[in-house]
Amino acid sequence: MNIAVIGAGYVGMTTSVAFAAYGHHVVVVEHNEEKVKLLSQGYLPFYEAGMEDMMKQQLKLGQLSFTTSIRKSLKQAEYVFITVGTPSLPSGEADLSFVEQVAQSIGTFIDDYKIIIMKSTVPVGTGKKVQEIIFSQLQKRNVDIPFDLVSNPEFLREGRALKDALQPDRIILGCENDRAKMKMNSLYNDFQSKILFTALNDAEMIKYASNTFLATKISFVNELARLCENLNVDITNVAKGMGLDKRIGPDFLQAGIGFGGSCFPKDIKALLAFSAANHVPFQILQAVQSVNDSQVEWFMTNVANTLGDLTNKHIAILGLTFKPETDDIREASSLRVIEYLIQNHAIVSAYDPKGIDQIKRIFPMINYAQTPIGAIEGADAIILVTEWKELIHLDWEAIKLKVNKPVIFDGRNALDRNRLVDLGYTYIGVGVKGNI
Ligand SMILES: NC(=O)c1ccc[n+]([C@@H]2O[C@H](COP(=O)([O-])OP(=O)(O)OC[C@H]3O[C@@H](n4cnc5c(N)ncnc54)[C@H](O)[C@@H]3O)[C@@H](O)[C@H]2O)c1
Ligand SMILES: O=c1ccn([C@@H]2O[C@H](COP(=O)(O)OP(=O)(O)O[C@H]3O[C@H](CO)[C@@H](O)[C@H](O)[C@H]3O)[C@@H](O)[C@H]2O)c(=O)[nH]1
Repeated sequence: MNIAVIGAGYVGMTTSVAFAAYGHHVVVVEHNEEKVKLLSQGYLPFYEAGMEDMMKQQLKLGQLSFTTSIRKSLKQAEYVFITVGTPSLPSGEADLSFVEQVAQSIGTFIDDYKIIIMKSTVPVGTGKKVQEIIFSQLQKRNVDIPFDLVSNPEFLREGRALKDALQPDRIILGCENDRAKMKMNSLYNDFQSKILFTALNDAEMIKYASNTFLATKISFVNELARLCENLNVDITNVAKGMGLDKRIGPDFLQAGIGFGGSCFPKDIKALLAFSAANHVPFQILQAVQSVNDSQVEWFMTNVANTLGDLTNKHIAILGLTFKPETDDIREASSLRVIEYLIQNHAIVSAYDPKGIDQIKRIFPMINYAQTPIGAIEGADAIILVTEWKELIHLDWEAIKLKVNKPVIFDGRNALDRNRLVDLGYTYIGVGVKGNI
């Protein structure tokens, strides 16, 4: 099949590489010329495990190409994916201006049947809006060109994007007619995943419902962790016990320093905004948001209560990205941790395998190290913010000789606390403090 993918971000690139790997011809449209230049030379402008190699391979095979011209891409392609960003407006609503701009261009340039597939996360009703924009452009041109619009939300997780795209748990397809269903069935023919056909609006809601439900699990367990800490109960055992119930499941019950990333916080805001606009105040979701908004502060209050006045204390931060295996720092908890430490006049040093350059642009005033040891040397305390494997498996025995004081705050409950305690560290996790 001939496919056009509009927007070469995380989702656009993952979608493109995955479909190319399944043997389709994919042209990626990106309006940022610099990005197109880089991509055409085989360089991915962000880090995602395995993606750059696979992209290079598909470029070489001629399955993948890049352009800045939507018009050109629409000449060949029958399937057109929209994967542009939908960031938050100050009101919390999703900013649909990129999506609307793309819809305008599609209506302006198509000259034969297209199936337009919305992969960006968009509020309920956006698919219909996009249809109207395309119709009105076609009317202006005085042409009658058939097209179908499908909602096909993306569920990939950064850090394992390729695997999620090549073998998704499920493929949701919001289709309005049998022609679209048939076309989408043949596009996904080689995928081994469960396909669910729904109405357009249903598919759009499934995306928000899924993300906000996962975020709800996290905020639930994080608030429970606060209570566990007061009662001398270990949240990690509680989560393990809960997760053994198949109806609950073990995933997304990892208590920590809060969720971040480009999706959960933004999608919560958007769902809150469109539920309020529909006069259905989404009370649970408001609580999910407010627990997460206060999680770093709650954690840092523990740090301050343990260490006392932070002025001139040397605090080493390990991990800056919003999760491991990505260089993405959007809404990362590290941002708030650094802010808190700066406000409290601590001396901050930080290390991350992939996120330093991005954080440095926001906080040029703290110290960055090229190695974990470089950040830790002489520290009065260490805070683990992101559970990169290389950080979990550091030689903690050797590190103890390098720090000023062996104190660890484990923001992800990821370290081997029994061993750290045996080594003589003061260990404070999230909802596990009472156990040491
Ligand atoms: N990042 C994720 O893990 C993820 C996962 C699932 C869904 N989503 C959703 O997918 C959408 C895209 O997310 P992302 O993280 O890939 O965004 P992104 O910001 O990384 O990428 C969007 C790209 O689109 C380009 N673009 C914008 N307007 C354009 C236009 N008119 N023509 C050509 N290119 C244009 C931008 O320059 C940018 O490169 C969002 O709605 C997001 O919520 C993201
Ligand atoms: O038990 C958990 C699980 C995750 N997190 C945090 O939650 C955030 C999000 O993690 P994750 O969901 O793994 O990463 P994303 O790449 O943001 O993926 C989410 O957002 C994407 C964008 O919409 C969706 O496609 C994915 O299905 C959805 O999992 C990160 O800060 C994690 O540290 C926790 O604190 N505890």
